[in-house]
Amino acid sequence: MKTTEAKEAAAGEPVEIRGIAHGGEGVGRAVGEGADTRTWLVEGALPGEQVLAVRSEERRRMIRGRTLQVLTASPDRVVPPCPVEGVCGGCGLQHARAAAQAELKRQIAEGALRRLGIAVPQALASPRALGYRRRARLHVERVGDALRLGLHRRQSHDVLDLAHCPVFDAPLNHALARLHALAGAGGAFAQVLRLLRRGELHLLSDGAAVVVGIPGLAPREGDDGEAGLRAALGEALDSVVVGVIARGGRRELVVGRGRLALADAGPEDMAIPTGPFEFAQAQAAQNQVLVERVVALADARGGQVLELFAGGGNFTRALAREAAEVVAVEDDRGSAAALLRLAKKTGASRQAKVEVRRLDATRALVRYAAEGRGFDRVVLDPPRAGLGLQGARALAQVARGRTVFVACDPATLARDLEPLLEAGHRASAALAIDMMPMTPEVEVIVALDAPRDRS
Ligand SMILES: C[S@@+](CC[C@H](N)C(=O)[O-])C[C@H]1O[C@@H](n2cnc3c(N)ncnc32)[C@H](O)[C@@H]1O
Repeated sequence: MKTTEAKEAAAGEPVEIRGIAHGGEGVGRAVGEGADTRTWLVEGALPGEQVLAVRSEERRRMIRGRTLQVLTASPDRVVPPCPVEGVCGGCGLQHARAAAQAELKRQIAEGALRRLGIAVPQALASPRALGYRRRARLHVERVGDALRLGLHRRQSHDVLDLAHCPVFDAPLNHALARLHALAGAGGAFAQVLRLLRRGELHLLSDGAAVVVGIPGLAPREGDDGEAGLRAALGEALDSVVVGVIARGGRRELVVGRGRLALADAGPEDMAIPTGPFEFAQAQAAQNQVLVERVVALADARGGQVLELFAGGGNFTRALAREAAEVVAVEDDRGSAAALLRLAKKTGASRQAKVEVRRLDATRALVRYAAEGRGFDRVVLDPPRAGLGLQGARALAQVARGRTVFVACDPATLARDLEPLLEAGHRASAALAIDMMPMTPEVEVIVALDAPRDRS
């Protein structure tokens, strides 16, 4: 044992893990005579285990730490499948058996909602544990003369140079390897990446092809600069990488295709044109499950639906088959344009009328509440930050029947549900969906019913 490892082991404390935290850390208490009584959050530890943990941060009521040694292992513990586990900041739950991960996520969701009296009895496991991911953000960093391209290192903004990632789908891995090779080759594409110093590449795959978005690269109009940029970005194109978009402010330069048609949760003729800067659920197969569950819980037959944070219409196109009218609110320009195209198609095929509002969701809710307007059904799927207090209070007035709340952050979901529960809405169903295996990320769906006097 090296001296530092020996010193750490000597400083290690035995901790018994009883639960799992939001970020995937094991939650427990130190054991033994005179043990610290504060709650521990231990990275790399699973419920049911006893581990030797070392402290990394101390607060008044809580100690953060990481696992030095597993003293008693959970039957769910496995050797992580990724060679850079623990170095890469990407996936924090790989030490748990793939089949056990959905249950751990159910516990994470229930842990956040317990104080509201909401149980989460079910978790839907992902059909694939690896090779599922269809969108990613790669990071670029210039270090002296070299360029690093890959993912962030664990608890750092430094870039871990990577040419393959086990959770990416095959086209995304092809694109990663290609972009990585170009960054290392020092040609025109690498020169463009150098301009970013520290930047991001947004990648989206449709299972066969990939489009790449580069934010923060302002193309100059009609001069040699634009022609040069076009030629440099064109270096990345091949039979899989079919498009690259540079975006600077409101200006975009599209080389090849700018959008892919995502048909995973709907028929081909209703595929959603999606670009690398727009939102898409991380996994196509599990997205179908998510859409089916949301639509079944919304039970919108013949009714009027308010859909907030609608994206490009992932739920909208399925809701439009059932409802009489869907008002879809979304503030992103590209996604709202996809919604407008969908609205035309649903209109032409005599499905529900889809009305698109390019608007901030809270502003829409506050306006509807002020007008005294109500909806039979509300479906909402905010980003991690959630809806927020003002929006949630307005939602409690606007929602007159069933509300289906989809969230990727159980903590902000719990905060947003409070005003609804205080106003008399009652949770009638809750479930967790594992959309991103190997990570502690969890999608949670909660259905709520308005008090009778509101409907
Ligand atoms: C988690 S995504 C869900 C999209 C869609 N439901 C889906 O399944 O693909 C959240 C969406 O909300 C949009 N959004 C973020 N903040 C918003 C806001 N304040 N008002 C309206 N839309 C917003 C984003 O552009 C994104 O499309």
